[in-house]
Amino acid sequence: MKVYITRNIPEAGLKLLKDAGLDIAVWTENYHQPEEELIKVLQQYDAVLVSGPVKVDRHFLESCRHLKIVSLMSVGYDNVDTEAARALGIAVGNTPGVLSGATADAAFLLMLAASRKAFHMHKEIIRGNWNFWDPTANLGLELGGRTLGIVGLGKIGFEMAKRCVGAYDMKVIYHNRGKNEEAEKAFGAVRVSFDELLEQSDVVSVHTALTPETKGLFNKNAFSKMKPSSIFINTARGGVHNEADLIAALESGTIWGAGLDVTNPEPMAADNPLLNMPNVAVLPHIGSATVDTRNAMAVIAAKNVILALGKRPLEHAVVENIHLA
Ligand SMILES: NC(=O)C1=CN([C@@H]2O[C@H](COP(=O)(O)OP(=O)(O)OC[C@H]3O[C@@H](n4cnc5c(N)ncnc54)[C@H](OP(=O)(O)O)[C@@H]3O)[C@@H](O)[C@H]2O)C=CC1
Ligand SMILES: O=CC(=O)O
Repeated sequence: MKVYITRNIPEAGLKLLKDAGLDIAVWTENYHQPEEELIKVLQQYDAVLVSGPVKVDRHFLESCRHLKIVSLMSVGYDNVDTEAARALGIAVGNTPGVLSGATADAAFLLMLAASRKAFHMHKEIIRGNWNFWDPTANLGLELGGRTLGIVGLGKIGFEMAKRCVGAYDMKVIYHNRGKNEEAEKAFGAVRVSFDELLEQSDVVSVHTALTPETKGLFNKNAFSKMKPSSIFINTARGGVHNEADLIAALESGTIWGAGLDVTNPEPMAADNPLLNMPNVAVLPHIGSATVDTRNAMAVIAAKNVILALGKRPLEHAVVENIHLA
């Protein structure tokens, strides 16, 4: 059986695939393989391990009819047409849970960095602008006792709440479609409407998947309901916020600051105005990028491939394997 990997993955995952006797090939160029070329290559493969922003749409899936599984090395699967995969009998796996702590760390880091203008200060030192200690300059916001509003309180949102309650005794409110009883019990989190969350939060942190419902959720209207002293954090997907509206909200003082690990498009252009705003911190989609987490993700993604090709249920399935033994 042959497995294609769309970008190099940690050795822990590669070893599992090799030990299972699978014939593997890895795209190692430092640019993403063009889609049509990838589709052509995949004619020869039984499984693809997707580590990177590959658009797995209906055309892709219909063109790769030998595929038994698309194994994502990510928890998000907004890049996959899951309906088409289900209809075509192609399993889809992902890697939830193991990356929650690392991604919440990135959200927490961005919250702090935005609140103290840390990335901007760093750039100012490099520019030679550290002149004197000024009691009225470079002032940030404190987080102690403030209200954290989480949109999409699932696994990563839970870890973010844990950090904010533990470090700053923040009050947690959240907006989900259903109740998160575990978070209500652990943090006294209170479920509120989307508008209530916008109006009451000092920090709004987005942890929902990108879906047709959440696409562009943070637009001019949403930002206009937030406090002028509030900070917007997005480590979920860039498509959840409208970038032009976010820039306008920051420029007009509608909101105070922002921290982004995800943008739309990615990569963000180097001349994006957000990169020159003192109260904004941007990271290049590195939420899960720690050694331990990436090892764990590679292991799950490899296991999902092995399980699917062995006609067994996946460890984590977005679309279950229909070829079960
Ligand atoms: N920056 C990075 O590197 C990373 C980014 N991510 C992103 O984070 C996302 C979340 O991951 P994870 O926490 O593991 O996922 P979970 O499924 O555990 O949590 C997502 C939460 O979003 C809620 N939700 C879904 N739809 C809506 C909606 N329309 N309105 C409000 N809430 C909604 C769900 O609750 P309910 O169903 O009750 O609404 C759920 O609690 C991923 O989908 C991915 O896009 C993930 C990993 C790394
Ligand atoms: O963005 C990363 C993911 O795991 O989803």
